[in-house]
Amino acid sequence: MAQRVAGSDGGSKKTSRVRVAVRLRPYMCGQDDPSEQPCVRGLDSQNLEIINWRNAMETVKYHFDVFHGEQTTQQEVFLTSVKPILPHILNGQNASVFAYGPTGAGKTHTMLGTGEQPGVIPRAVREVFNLVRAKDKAQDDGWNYSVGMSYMEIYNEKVLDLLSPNSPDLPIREDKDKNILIPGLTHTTLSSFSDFEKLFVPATLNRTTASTKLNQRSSRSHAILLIKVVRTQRSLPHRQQTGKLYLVDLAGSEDNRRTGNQGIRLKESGAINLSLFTLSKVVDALNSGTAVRVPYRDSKLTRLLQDSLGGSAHSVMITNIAPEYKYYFDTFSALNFAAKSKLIVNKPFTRETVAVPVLPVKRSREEHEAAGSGTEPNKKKQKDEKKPEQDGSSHSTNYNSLTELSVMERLIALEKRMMSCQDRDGQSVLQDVAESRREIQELKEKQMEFERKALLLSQLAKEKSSSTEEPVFDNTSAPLQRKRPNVTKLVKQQAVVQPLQVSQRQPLQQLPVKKQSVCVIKKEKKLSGLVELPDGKENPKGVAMGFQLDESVLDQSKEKILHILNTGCLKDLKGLQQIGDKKAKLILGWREINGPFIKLEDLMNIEGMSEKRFSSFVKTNILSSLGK
Ligand SMILES: Nc1ncnc2c1ncn2[C@@H]1O[C@H](COP(=O)(O)OP(=O)(O)OP(=O)(O)O)[C@@H](O)[C@H]1O
Repeated sequence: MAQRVAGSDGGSKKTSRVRVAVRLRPYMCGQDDPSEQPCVRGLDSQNLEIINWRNAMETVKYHFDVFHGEQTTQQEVFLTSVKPILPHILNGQNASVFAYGPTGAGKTHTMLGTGEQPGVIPRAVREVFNLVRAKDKAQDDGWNYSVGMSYMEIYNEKVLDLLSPNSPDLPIREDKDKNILIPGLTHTTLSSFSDFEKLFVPATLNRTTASTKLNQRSSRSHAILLIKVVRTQRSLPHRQQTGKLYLVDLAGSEDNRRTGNQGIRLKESGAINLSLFTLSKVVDALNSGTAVRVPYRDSKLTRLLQDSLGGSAHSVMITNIAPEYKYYFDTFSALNFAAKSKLIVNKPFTRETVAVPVLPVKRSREEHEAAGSGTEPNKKKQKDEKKPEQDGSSHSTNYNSLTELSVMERLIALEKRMMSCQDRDGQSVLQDVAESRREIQELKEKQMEFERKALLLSQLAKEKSSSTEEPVFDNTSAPLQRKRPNVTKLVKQQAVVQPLQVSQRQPLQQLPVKKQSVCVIKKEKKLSGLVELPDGKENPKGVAMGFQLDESVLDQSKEKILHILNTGCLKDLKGLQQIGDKKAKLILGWREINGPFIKLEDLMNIEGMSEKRFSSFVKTNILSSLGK
């Protein structure tokens, strides 16, 4: 039976760094405005830069093992990034090549290619046969070689055999030598490249694909081709060595705001993003060289690749990116992932000011400053430059109308517009933002009108109330806008009263307004929804009269929290109750990998956010938002 033996490196446990290549695909015909400049460009064979979204006057530079520009051919990608690792599998070592990147950025093109432009997979398999033939011809080699293949996909965290389409979810096991095995997976011996083609082409059609907004034939699974080379010594003691090559076409990292995914697509997307997140953690751990535990077991993908990622394996990650602006945020996060996945020579986020000839979206000075990324001299320069804009053009009118909004609002609006208007130019982006701003303004006006009415009603109620009853606090000056200290004081004064319950004597109880705020209920009961006692029990003291929050108020508060979770920067997140620096960073990381939180409960996916903590988080933040 084949057994893994120490290689020339002594089978050491030392981790090998994953080589990271980045491939930029060309502009796709018919996409976007052909006059649009790319948001990313190569500088040389290892360096590239992308416009900094926080400050379009700057770029962020990255350094990788290899950068393949738009003109790079399939053959060049293969020769530079893949061919050098193939001889290792004839020596009983493992290797893996995987294509990573956003949906539609060219992973399948890189790995599979087309009839005219074959990709990494057919080229690598052909090369393996060439290497074996060369060894067979060599007189002094002393080994016999055999080549075999398996082909599978990981779909929704299930391992499915693409050579035997009706097979069930297959288990992943590990033998005593730490080799990863998949019992039940079809393994077929190949005697030539044409044998491979006959099996591979129809099996590829079994792969799960579907149309998303970004790619008509989007891969919904990770496709994994395993090529095994077993070599057996001709003479005694007939040693046998097995080298494995995994060629992986990963499903696209997805931002569901942009793919338009819903229902089953959304579920698939969750599984895809989870496994890619785990892959990023594994690659990080391997490259750091210091991680105590590499989290292979956290997803099927990494578990399967365990013996071919790290250890003595040779791994190459080809990160595919797209040049169009509509892919900007996906590209940015794919590059950050890729940069994390290797030792960075330059600082990954070093910002350098360069002249960017075409700036698709101009930003105001306030934005530059608020983003905190501009250098002082830049800030001053931008301040000076801004003046003419204020005087006139339609661009600047729209643009300056943004300045009343908070920085976050503006960034969110811009980001949303950049993402949603795939085929539109900068001017319409600005018009959209101005429209959003108008909408917000209208809402604010409605809110103010409502508050005026509430004030009036509150005054009437006060006049009516008996002279013996003193209100708990004066509600007349600023109804519904009480400052937080008042709320804190109130809660402190009434230690037995549960959060969100206030005294029945509060004048607000007489407001006949249901939707806006709180309404009195003349029943003792637990607050609805998430607002329950910290230990999950009913009110122990039996407070005579409680307040129950109107559902809509709760929903609004939750929406508000969700909005911050999905769009807030580090500072905004830290502004939430019970979110410190570490949690805020975890949230940002989660969001980057998985896209937005669909519901508040998704927060429990963050490390350290237990159910109890989550419940407490929601309660305090609802309280806090009501206090505001
Ligand atoms: N280097 C390239 N040269 C020419 N066309 C390319 C290149 N890269 C990608 N394309 C084309 O771009 C489109 C999307 O590419 P592809 O399907 O490979 O993306 P993907 O990253 O695999 O997407 P998904 O994750 O959704 O499966 C395809 O039509 C493909 O032919």
